[in-house]
Amino acid sequence: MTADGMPEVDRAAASRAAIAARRARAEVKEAVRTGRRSALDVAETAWRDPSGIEGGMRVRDLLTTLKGLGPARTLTVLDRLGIAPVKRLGGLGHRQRAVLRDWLKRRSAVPGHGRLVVLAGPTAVGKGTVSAFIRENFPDVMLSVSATTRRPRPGEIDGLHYFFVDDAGFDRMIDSGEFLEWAVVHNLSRYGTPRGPVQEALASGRSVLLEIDLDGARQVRAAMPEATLVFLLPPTWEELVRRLVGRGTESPEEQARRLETARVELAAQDEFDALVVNDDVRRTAAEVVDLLAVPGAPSRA
Ligand SMILES: Nc1ncnc2c1ncn2[C@@H]1O[C@H](COP(=O)(O)OP(=O)(O)OP(=O)(O)O)[C@@H](O)[C@H]1O
Ligand SMILES: Nc1nc2c(ncn2[C@@H]2O[C@H](COP(=O)(O)O)[C@@H](O)[C@H]2O)c(=O)[nH]1
Repeated sequence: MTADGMPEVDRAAASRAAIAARRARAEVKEAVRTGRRSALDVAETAWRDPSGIEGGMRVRDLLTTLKGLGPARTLTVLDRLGIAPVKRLGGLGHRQRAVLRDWLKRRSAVPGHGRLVVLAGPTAVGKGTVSAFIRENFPDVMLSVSATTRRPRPGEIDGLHYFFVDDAGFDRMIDSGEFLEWAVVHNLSRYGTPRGPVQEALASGRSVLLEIDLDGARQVRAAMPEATLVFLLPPTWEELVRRLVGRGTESPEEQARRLETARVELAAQDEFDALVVNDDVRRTAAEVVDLLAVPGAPSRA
């Protein structure tokens, strides 16, 4: 027994574990300092597993590894963000995570690199309508074209609206790692974002818009934490139903299935960086384009 009543063996094990955790946290900081990992990636890892190594890091220690942020400036930034200096990443609340994520994203925006914005939201909220408006009015934005196993609707063009592929073709794309993300949507068809065009556009300075479902948005967050996730909301639930029924492209059974998914998606809106109510297509598109920081587009900030 030691003086504090702890068995000698337990105390030695606890001390070894503490030393190992300190060392692992120092390695994480070194990875951020040398650019092998981004601070945002460390924070997102901590929030996925708050009891892991990253979750145990103090926010202050993470920020001081960033270029140009000494201990004094770090305290000023934390004060501005409303985060106490003693806080650990894993112990941050939802609001604090959101402000820190936003701050890290803005800081890490690479000059000359485009921004990636993910547009998600329940069925018939108007994602396609808003995306089409952006395609027509903001040609600097690259709209990713997804692959899908769904059949084309009348008027849909292969390569413009979707790449329409059969199940075997979709399987091949999965196997060859072509997708940034993919998901089964509405329990029915598979949809996926081809990775190559997105990465090429971003590297060449173009901003990219993905219009995908909740599952896909979560995958993009994990793979590219610098992406901004936007959730489109209907003005009311009744208006959402009106838009779905009024569109008239689904059978009553399919409409019911989509509305079921819509309830699940609406419940996940807090996971997103920005919520935009689609009451007016032009205004909504302007708000999304604002987040894409397209050169030449009027900023409302
Ligand atoms: N701001 C708006 N005001 C009124 N109607 C709208 C608005 N935005 C879209 N709509 C209408 O709502 C219907 C659904 O829009 P859209 O097909 O773009 O939804 P979506 O979110 O892409 O749906 P899905 O996820 O099912 O593909 C369309 O008939 C469209 O014209
Ligand atoms: N995870 C992904 N979801 C996608 C992708 N492309 C589209 N979608 C979503 O599918 C539904 C249904 O679309 P519809 O054209 O059949 O009406 C819609 O909510 C889209 O957001 C994708 O590449 N990945």
